Amino acid sequence: MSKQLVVYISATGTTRRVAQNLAKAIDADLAEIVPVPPFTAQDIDWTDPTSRASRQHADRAMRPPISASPSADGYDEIFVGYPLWWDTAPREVRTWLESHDFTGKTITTFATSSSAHAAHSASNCTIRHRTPIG
Ligand SMILES: Cc1cc2nc3c(=O)[nH]c(=O)nc-3n(C[C@H](O)[C@H](O)[C@H](O)COP(=O)(O)O)c2cc1C
Repeated sequence: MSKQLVVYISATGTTRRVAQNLAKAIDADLAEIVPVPPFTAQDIDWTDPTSRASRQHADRAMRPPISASPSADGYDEIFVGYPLWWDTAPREVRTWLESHDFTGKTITTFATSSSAHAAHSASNCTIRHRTPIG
């Protein structure tokens, strides 16, 4: 039987709830990508061009630190969930994706948002040893 992991990052709890429900529904393990330091309300103010979120969005090369980097070892299928920030994932997701070897694993992304569609949000994430998801 394939072993499944649900990994998520969440600033205000919405993606966390979805990830928890998904993990429960499919009987998967659950792990969180934890930003360092955790996001504050001020950090994620998208109307402020100097906020932490705005600054990381402006810098495509930035790979912000994470305090927990859930291991992908031993899993066949991994679900990766995140809030959409300007139609893409918080850069901490890239920090995590680029820190692990996903050879032979199936990666499925999911996202929560206010209104936007997640279809293209994973296309610019590079996953080691695997064709980027389109
Ligand atoms: C910095 C920032 C940027 C966002 N950009 C978008 C966006 O481009 N499109 C959208 O529909 N929602 C956007 N949202 C709303 C979040 O995607 C939405 O509230 C999400 O469900 C939050 O998930 P969380 O509670 O797990 O952090 C943005 C929120 C933040 C904080």
